[in-house]
Amino acid sequence: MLDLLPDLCDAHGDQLHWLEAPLQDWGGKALFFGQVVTVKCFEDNSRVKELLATPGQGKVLVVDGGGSTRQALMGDLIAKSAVDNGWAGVVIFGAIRDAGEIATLALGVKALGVTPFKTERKGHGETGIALRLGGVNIRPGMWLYADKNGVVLSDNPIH
Ligand SMILES: O=C([O-])CC(=O)C(=O)O
Repeated sequence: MLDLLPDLCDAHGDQLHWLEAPLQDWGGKALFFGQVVTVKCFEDNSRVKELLATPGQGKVLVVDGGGSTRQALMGDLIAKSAVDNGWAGVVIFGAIRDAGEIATLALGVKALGVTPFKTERKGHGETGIALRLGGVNIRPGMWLYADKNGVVLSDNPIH
């Protein structure tokens, strides 16, 4: 299946929150879904690296990077560790790098853009908190569905 969201929104539109943001697809998987884990950080990917090195159990990491595309919150090594640990995808309000490699990985990746520059890891960032992104209040444990048509979230699983 290539398109999930149109049917999902036709059948369950009243339960879905549409994430209105200029996210682009960078991963090898455009269609992905899973329960949400959250991170908020700014030009420091310490928490992103730590979390994606733990068992993902099919979940999706949503990263509020403050919209900065100056430094990459994920590169190919971190993305590979996400694949190895069973994460379904990563949605980043910020940038990635190593876009060529990341496109070959079986991982859903949406981000605002790319940059060749990495962050300086100083151990900053918060995990497991509520985020406000693209007009949606995103809480850990919500369900996120993504494909080439965009990203929607629901409080309960729809499938
Ligand atoms: O290490 C970083 O900060 C990002 C990166 O390049 C990688 O994940 O390969």
